[in-house]
Amino acid sequence: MNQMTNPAATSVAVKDLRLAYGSLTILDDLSLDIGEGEFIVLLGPSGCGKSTLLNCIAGLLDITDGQIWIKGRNVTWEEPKDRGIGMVFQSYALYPQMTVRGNLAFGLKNAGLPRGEIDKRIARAAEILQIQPLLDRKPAALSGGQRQRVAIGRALVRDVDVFLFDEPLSNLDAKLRSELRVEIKRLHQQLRNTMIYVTHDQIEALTLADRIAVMRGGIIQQLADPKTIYNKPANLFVAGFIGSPAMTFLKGQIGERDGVRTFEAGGSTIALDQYRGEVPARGTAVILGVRPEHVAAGHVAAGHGAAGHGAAGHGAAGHGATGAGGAAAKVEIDEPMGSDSLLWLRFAGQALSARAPAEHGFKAGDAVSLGFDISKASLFDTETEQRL
Ligand SMILES: Nc1ncnc2c1ncn2[C@@H]1O[C@H](COP(=O)(O)OP(=O)(O)OP(=O)(O)O)[C@@H](O)[C@H]1O
Repeated sequence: MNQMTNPAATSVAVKDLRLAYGSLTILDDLSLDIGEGEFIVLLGPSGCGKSTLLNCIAGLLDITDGQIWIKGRNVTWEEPKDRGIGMVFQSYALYPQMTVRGNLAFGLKNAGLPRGEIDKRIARAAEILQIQPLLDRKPAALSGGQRQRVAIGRALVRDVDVFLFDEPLSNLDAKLRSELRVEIKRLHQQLRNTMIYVTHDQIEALTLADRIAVMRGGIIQQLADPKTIYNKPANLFVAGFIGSPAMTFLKGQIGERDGVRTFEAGGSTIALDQYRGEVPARGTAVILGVRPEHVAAGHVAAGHGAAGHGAAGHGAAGHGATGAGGAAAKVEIDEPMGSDSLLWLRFAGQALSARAPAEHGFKAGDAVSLGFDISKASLFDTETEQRL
């Protein structure tokens, strides 16, 4: 797979990378070009090989085959310290006996930098990360978030071209995590360095990345900007991995009504004329993926089966005319989430979820009509699992 950006602006290039432990191949023929100043997130479930890829770029692992280029230099056989990278790990790895200042200065002293230059760099990093008041404390006297700031500071003072982050926020509690996430985004906006960031947290990926590489089994499944990954997932795996609450997958087949291709499942019909992609031939087995915010539940008008009144709003109402009685569903569970609610429904014999306003007025057992915003849905080939 060759995922090219403009080669002139390439900051990090991974070429035909192979990494194996004996007969166990973790990464095979993986190529990835990362642009100058780009924020790339490597995202995937545990064991997908994202940390392995990062460690290959960092030079912490000897690769089996292929090349790593940084800033137009082949660094494949260079030591980590000579690659022009700064790394931030999940465990802060600070020296406990040294103050924050000592931790920040350590690598620079070893590199033989003059005192004045070291002080200048520490002052700048401390200002950017707002850790000036902490400089004379030892790590034990810092909170988790403060320690991680210092760990970032240690990469920052090295004045490197490329920052590598390996799950830097996963040891922090939820509130701190979201605070530091914003800090990291601010840092990137300010510095414009290339950043490569490993996480299994889709929110971090969606909020931070210019482009996300979604990985599974050592293979990049999709490399694209967050919007594209969210709205046009390349396959079922990406579709299911991104999005919370998750996308619903409905099994069915392609039909036709009044000259319009439809999705048919369990006696229900959804028009596909608004679908932004290729609708296959009639009779083809497909999976329809719809996100909860693109399904609107409406009250069933007396005497009508499913008119798609879409009382729930969210822009889904009125789309994808469903035909009389075609998209009737039943509420099974209501999950209030504060700002809105998640309705778990039974539709065409299958489970389906829909976002609804907090004050939706439905209760378990109610019959509802559904409106689908098919322009935002995805059709997948049942066999290949690729998006159509
Ligand atoms: N030294 C090793 N010997 C053999 N297999 C290894 C070794 N190190 C890692 N692996 C395997 O390589 C695969 C990828 O590991 P890696 O740490 O890159 O995954 P990851 O996506 O970063 O997961 P996590 O989020 O759990 O760290 C895993 O299946 C792991 O078991």
